[in-house]
Order: sequence, then structure tokens, then C-alpha cells
Amino acid sequence: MATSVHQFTSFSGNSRTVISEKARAATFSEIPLISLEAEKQELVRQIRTACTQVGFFYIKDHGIEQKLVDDLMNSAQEFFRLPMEEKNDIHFTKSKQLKGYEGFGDNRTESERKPDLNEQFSWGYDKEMDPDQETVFESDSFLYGENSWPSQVPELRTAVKRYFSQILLLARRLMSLFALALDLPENYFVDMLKHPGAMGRVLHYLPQPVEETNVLGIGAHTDIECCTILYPGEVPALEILNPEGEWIVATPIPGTFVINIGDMLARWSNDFFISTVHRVKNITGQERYSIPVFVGVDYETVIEPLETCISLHGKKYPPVKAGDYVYKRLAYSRFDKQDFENMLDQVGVSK
Ligand SMILES: O=C(O)CCC(=O)C(=O)O
Ligand SMILES: [Fe+2]
Repeated sequence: MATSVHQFTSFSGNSRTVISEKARAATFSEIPLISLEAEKQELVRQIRTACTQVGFFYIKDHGIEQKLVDDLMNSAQEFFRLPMEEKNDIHFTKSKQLKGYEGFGDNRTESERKPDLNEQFSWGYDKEMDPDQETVFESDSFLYGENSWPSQVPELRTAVKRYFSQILLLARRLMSLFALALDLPENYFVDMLKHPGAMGRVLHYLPQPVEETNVLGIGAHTDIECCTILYPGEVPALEILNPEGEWIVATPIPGTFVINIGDMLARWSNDFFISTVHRVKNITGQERYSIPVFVGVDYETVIEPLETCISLHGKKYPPVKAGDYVYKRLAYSRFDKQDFENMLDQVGVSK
């Protein structure tokens, strides 16, 4: 049996053994590379294998132009270069939906709540950015609020809109493939992506000391929503925990996105799809930027293990409302215990 250096327990209560703090490079067979232009049945087969065995995969032939990514990266970098006081004008604590700027150490993603060595700019779904928008948009969720944009860099808003609108289309495409991979009707999840609880962010990581694991770009965690569509930039620093308990580096492959399953889809599929533990350890000596988009369903949706996935183990998770689940998780890593509880009271989410 492998010697454990560390035990990692995710928010869902699943526990994983880590056998070494040091990461090694991944081979392609460990993190599959999937072409979205593959023949449909074959594509669904590859997606099912990736989601049930790895929880992470690269996609190519996705149709998103690199220019949209570059424009967003450039304007976000311009924002990050602003003086701290100006960035703090849109500090996330001023937004009920926790959108806007988060400084170094504001976020404590890891279960032991060590501060993350990154700053970030976040936005949420807005129907103006959605090419497939419903004409009627009705929701009682407070999470669909205004985004916080920096007045100093107006092009950031334009670049986000252009990028996010294309990513939303890709998100619906991926979610229909996930439905097929779970033997559900193709539109099963897409019908719950009418005004999806999707959020995007640009992250800026500083280089960190080579063998320091006490401070990480992002501490070990699993993602909250159904899946994440990540543009990982060019700097290799994203590490994923493989079934043997080793950290392996998901090296960026030009022209691809990294897709991973999050806890919402793991819960929905009763852990048939794996929400894989990952972290960012930037020991390259270079600054790093990445753009994850977290794809969640309409915030009103109740998520409960699917009948098609409960035969072996029964239902492993109680039902949760998507918006409550997301908010609780976001607030948990951003506030201390007392403030966290006050925030939940204020927005009416049960503890
Ligand atoms: O920056 C990355 O590569 C990953 C970011 C991440 O894991 C997250 O924001 O949840
Ligand atoms: Fe993540």
C-alpha cells in the first residue's frame, strides 16, 4: 500500500490519499485529448471514459477563436496593472453576488484555509452575453445580479462579453454530450441551462518558491459547478491528483481547453462522473494567467442523484438547490466562520 503524506477531504466529504507532494508530468493517456469533431457515438464514448475515469480532459476542434482569448487576456492584464486602491473599487465584498476583484490571499480554497497566492477578476452570467438567451428571464435568485466592471478598463467588459458568449455555446454542447454519456436525453441538462449559473474569472498567479507547498497559487480543491472550461495560459502549473495519489501536471496544449467535472455533476451522477482534486503550484519562475469558466445550471434547479446512477449505492447525496450550493461554497472560502454565517443569513441560504 502507498505511504500517505497527506489525506485530502473534499467539500463533499470524499477523502483522497496524497502519496507525494511533488508533481510529475502527465502523459496523454492519463489526461485524454478529445476532438469535438470526432464521430458522435465515438465522441460520447470518449467523453464517458474521461469523465468516469479521470475527471479531466483536453478538448480540441472546439471552434473558439484564439483572438477572443487573447483580447480578454490583454484587457484583464491591463486591469491587474492598476494600483491596488483602484482595483479595490470593485472588491468582491461590495457585491452581493461576490463578483469583481479579489486580491492576493482573499481566497482560501483549500480545506485548511491557507490563503491562495493569486488575484482574480470574476463575472457572472448576464443574459446580454448569451446568444441563446430566453426572451423571458424570470428568476427569484439574488445571484443573478449586476456584474462589477472597472471603469478604467472599459474594453474588459467588451472582451468578456465576446469570449463568454462563445463559451456559453460550448458549455451547452459539452453538457449535451455529458447527458448522452449518462444515457439521458441529449437536452436533459441543456433544458436547465436557460439562464445558467455560469461564472468566469481571470486569475493572475505570482511565481512561488520552488519547494514551498505551504503557499499555493490555489490550494487543493474540487470545483463547485457541473464542469469547468479552462484556458490554462501557457505556463504549466495546474496539477491534478491521479487515482494513485500522485500530483500530475496538466501541461497546456496550444489550441485546446482543459475540461474538468465539478462537484455538482459528481453529485448528480452519484459520483459516476469524478470531480477530481486539483491545485495550482506555480514553480516556473514566471507569472501565470488562466481563465476558468465554471458551468452551473439555472440557480433554481434542484440537484439530486439521477435515477440512472443510483442502482449500486443508493443516493449518496441529499437534494440541493444549485444556487444555494454555489453561494455557500463561494462564501465559505472567502469569509471567516462568523462572517460566513452572517452572509448566509443575509441572503436567506440555510447553513
Ligand atoms: O488556474 C488554473 O489552471 C485552475 C484554476 C482553478 O482550479 C479554479 O479556479 O478553480
Ligand atoms: Fe479549480
